[in-house]
Amino acid sequence: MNKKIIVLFRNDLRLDDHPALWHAAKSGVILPVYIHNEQFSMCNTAQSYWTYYSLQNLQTTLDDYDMQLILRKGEVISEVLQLALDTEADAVYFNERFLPTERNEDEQLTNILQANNIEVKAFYGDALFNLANIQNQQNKPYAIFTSFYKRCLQEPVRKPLGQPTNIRAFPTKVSSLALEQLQLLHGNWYDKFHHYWNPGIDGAMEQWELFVEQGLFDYQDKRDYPAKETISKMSPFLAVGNISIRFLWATCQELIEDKDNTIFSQQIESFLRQLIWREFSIYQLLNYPTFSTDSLRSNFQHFEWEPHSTRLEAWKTGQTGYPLVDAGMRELWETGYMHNRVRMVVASFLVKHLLQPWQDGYAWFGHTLVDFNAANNAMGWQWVSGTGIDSAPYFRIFNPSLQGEKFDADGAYIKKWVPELALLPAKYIHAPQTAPTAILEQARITLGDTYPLPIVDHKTARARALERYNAIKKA
Ligand SMILES: Cc1cc2nc3c(=O)[nH]c(=O)nc-3n(C[C@H](O)[C@H](O)[C@H](O)COP(=O)(O)OP(=O)(O)OC[C@H]3O[C@@H](n4cnc5c(N)ncnc54)[C@H](O)[C@@H]3O)c2cc1C
Repeated sequence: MNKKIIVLFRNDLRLDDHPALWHAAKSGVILPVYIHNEQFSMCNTAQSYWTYYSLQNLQTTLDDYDMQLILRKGEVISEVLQLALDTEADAVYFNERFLPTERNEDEQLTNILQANNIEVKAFYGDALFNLANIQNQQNKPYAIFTSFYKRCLQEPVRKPLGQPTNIRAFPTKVSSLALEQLQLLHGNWYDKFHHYWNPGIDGAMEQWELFVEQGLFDYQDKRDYPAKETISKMSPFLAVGNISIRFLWATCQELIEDKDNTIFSQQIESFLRQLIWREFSIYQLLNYPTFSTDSLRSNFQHFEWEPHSTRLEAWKTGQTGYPLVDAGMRELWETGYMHNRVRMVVASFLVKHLLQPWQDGYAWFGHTLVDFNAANNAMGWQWVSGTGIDSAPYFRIFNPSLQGEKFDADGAYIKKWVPELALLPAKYIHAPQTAPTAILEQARITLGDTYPLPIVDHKTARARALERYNAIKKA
């Protein structure tokens, strides 16, 4: 069989365990294609930085097969159709995606290609489980994570496919844009990310191996402490598909079997549980198509938010006067990443202390996170805001100073990202306004000048948030 098959690369920028590529390699010659649609895809965001370097790295990997990744820009359906007609391709293969807009696009693409007698094959995308099959006993979607989790554990996970060995290119040359012409990057605010990351297939494997060596076996015990590097930092690699989620799952299962040690198994299982949180977010996106824009709990439609550009700006720039919040927001701006515990604290602060709509936080995270993922981001915001299913109740309001005392007791994380507080003793670092004047002077801090006073008082803000919440409970 020597079919001419176009393989679309989208949020699966890798060769390993790429079902569309794997099956195409068995059936014919391949044209790998990436199409950038300015209307839908991200430009000038932390993630477009990630995509740019991932595409560069993917091309380097394809060089081993003497194969060029064809880059195009424009409306996806017409671009793919034109390319298929121009190259006389027999088929187009791709892996499925989960966002409603993406699914809609894939459906239209399939119809138009089939109408032109071009074969289409869609393969299951980057989720561990076949989520359409996962329903409760009433044939309804699970609304509680723990029940969903238990049910998932009964499902098989397909073994990763590995990388095809026999990838062969189309016989004729096809024109491509240069990577720069996709205009993924403008300006240079993300240049500093290179100090922290190596986007792409190679970087993903390096980061994974580092985590397995240094973090996995302590994961459960230390994952909540932002100063400790025991989390995997796999999220940006997963977001654009530099690494396969099934590969991570399979490696952990092998380690559990190999180690034959319940302490290690518990740590690894705790990591696998987080991967199932990722499944739960995709699941919600599939079951509630407006999940990333609207609060799932309908009473929140009546919630009286107080959109306020100055408060929002103080939050974005890490100038709230709450050290843990400021540290998180500055880590985000500097690195494109923020630790999960701190994400929860900054999100709660925006929504509950500052009464800003969660969608504003979602949008800022969308702009600044290298790991932005609509499903995880929406679930994170809806969970913290209490607007989602199985979310933290709205009345549970994090005290940012106490969160700091608990999860960054010696202030190491805060000192790293808010250096103007570095000389303050740990006793005061989570609430500098409580430090005696002499201590502040010794630490060379002038509140309201070198570091802001709290922009809201915790007790007052908490009472105001609860009042608003009680109003919608009655609505
Ligand atoms: C407000 C808010 C917004 C968030 N936005 C995103 C986002 O845009 N993209 C994103 O990938 N994650 C998001 N998360 C979830 C979580 O913070 C990140 O997945 C995690 O911090 C990534 O770091 P890691 O890879 O080191 O995680 P690890 O702790 O090493 O976990 C491994 C993997 O499990 C998955 N995972 C872990 N925690 C969660 C979780 N709470 N929800 C869903 N999946 C999880 C991720 O795929 C992660 O890469 C958000 C959380 C909150 C509270």
